[in-house]
Amino acid sequence: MVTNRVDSGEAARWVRDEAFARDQPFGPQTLPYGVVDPGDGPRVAVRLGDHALSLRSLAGELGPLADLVSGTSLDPLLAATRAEWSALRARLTELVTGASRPPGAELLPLADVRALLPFTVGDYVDFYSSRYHAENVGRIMRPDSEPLLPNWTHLPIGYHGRSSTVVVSGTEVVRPHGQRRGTPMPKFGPSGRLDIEAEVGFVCGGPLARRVPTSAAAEHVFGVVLVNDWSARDIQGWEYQPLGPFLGKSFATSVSAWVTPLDALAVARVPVPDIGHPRLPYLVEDSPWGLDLRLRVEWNGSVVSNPQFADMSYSFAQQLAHMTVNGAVVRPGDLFASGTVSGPLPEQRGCFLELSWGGRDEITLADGSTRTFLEDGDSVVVTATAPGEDGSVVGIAEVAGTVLPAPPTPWD
Ligand SMILES: O=C(O)/C=C/C(=O)CC(=O)CC(=O)O
Ligand SMILES: [Ca+2]
Ligand SMILES: [Mg+2]
Repeated sequence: MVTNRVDSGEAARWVRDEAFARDQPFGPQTLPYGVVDPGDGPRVAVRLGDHALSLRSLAGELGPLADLVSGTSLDPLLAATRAEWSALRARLTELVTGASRPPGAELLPLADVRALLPFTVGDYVDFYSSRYHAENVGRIMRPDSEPLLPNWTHLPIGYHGRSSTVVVSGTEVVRPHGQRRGTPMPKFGPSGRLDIEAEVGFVCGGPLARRVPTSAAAEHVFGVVLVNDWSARDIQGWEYQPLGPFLGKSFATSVSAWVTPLDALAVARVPVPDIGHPRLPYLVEDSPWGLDLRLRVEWNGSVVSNPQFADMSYSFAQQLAHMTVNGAVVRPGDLFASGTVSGPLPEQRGCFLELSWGGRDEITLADGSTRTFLEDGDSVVVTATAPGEDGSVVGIAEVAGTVLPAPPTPWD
C-alpha cells in the first residue's frame, strides 16, 4: 500500500514550497509526464520538483480527462488530441497551484520510485539536422570529401532506427560487439570506440496521419525528451556505407523518463537558422521555429559540452513533413530524434567523436583522468533547460546511462 506522503495543513499551497519555486526547473511551469512505480505497480504522473504526482490519484478532479491518465503508460494520452492535451495541462496547473490539496492526491519522492519507459515506442527515426555536427563528422570520417553532401541543405537526412532497443534513462548500456575494419579480414570484438550523441527527441501523438504539412506538425507532436543515441564508432565506420548506420547504433538508445509537453515550451520558440537557398514547398513554414533548449553533457560528473538546440538547421515540423511526405504514416508513440546537437564552438559539440576529433585529442575530466571514447563503468548524463514564462526555467528531464563491459564473444 502506498501511503500519501503529503502532510496536510501546510499553508498557502498544498505541495512543499521547494517543488513550487518558479525558478525550479520542475516547478508548475514544466509538468512533464512520466510513469513511476513505487513498488505496487506503475501509474502515470507529472514531475514536480523532486516528486512525482500520481494522476490516477487525481481522477476525481479531472472529469473525462481522467481516462487519459488512469492507466500504466502514456499511450492513451498520446492517442488523444492537442485540445485534450492542453485541457489536461490547464487543469493540472490549476490543481498543483491551488491552495488546498485535492482529496487523495499522492505525491511520491522520486527517490522512492522507479521511473519506467513512459510510452510504447512506435517507429523510431534519427535525423542529422545539425550542420555543425554533420560538417565535423564529414571532416573526421571522410577527410578527402566535401564535409556536406549536396542533399544535406535540401532535406533533413535521417534513418530508421530500432524502437525495441529504446530504453529509459538510468538503464545500463552493455558495450556491443561487432565487426570493424581489419586486414585481410575485418576484426570482431567489443567496440573500442563507444560514444554518445546528445539529441532532442520528439514524441508523436494525435490521430494517425500521412503527409503532415509543416503547419499541422504541432497536432502530431506531444512533447520532447532528451535522447542519447549510443554509437559504436568503429562498428559504424566499417558498416555504414552505402546504407547508413546499422548495428553501430541499434544496440541502445536512451530517452528521458519524463516527456515535456510542447505546451511548456511556448516561450522557448526561436527562429530556425536560414539554410541559404529556397526550400521545396513541402518544407516551407510560415515562420519556422525551433526551440531554445540549452543542453549540458556530463561525463563522470564533469561537464564536457553545452550544445544549443537553437543551432539546428531543420525544425521538427520540417522533419515530420519530410518523414511523411511519401505517404508513410505517423502514429502515437512514434519517436524521432533531432540528430546530434552540436554548435559552432568546440565546447558545443554533442558527441565524443567530435570532442576528441576522431580520438586524436584527449578530453580531461575533473578527476584528472583522460578519455577519448567511453570506458567500462563510465556514466553520461545529458540535461537541458529552456526559458519559461515570467523568467522561469523549464527543465527537460535528464537522460543518464552507465556503460557495462561487453559479455564474452558469442563463440567463447
Ligand atoms: O556518416 C556520418 O556522417 C554520420 C552519421 C551518424 O552518425 C548518424 C547519426 O546518428 C546522425 C546524428 O545523430 O546526427
Ligand atoms: Ca544520432
Ligand atoms: Mg542509438
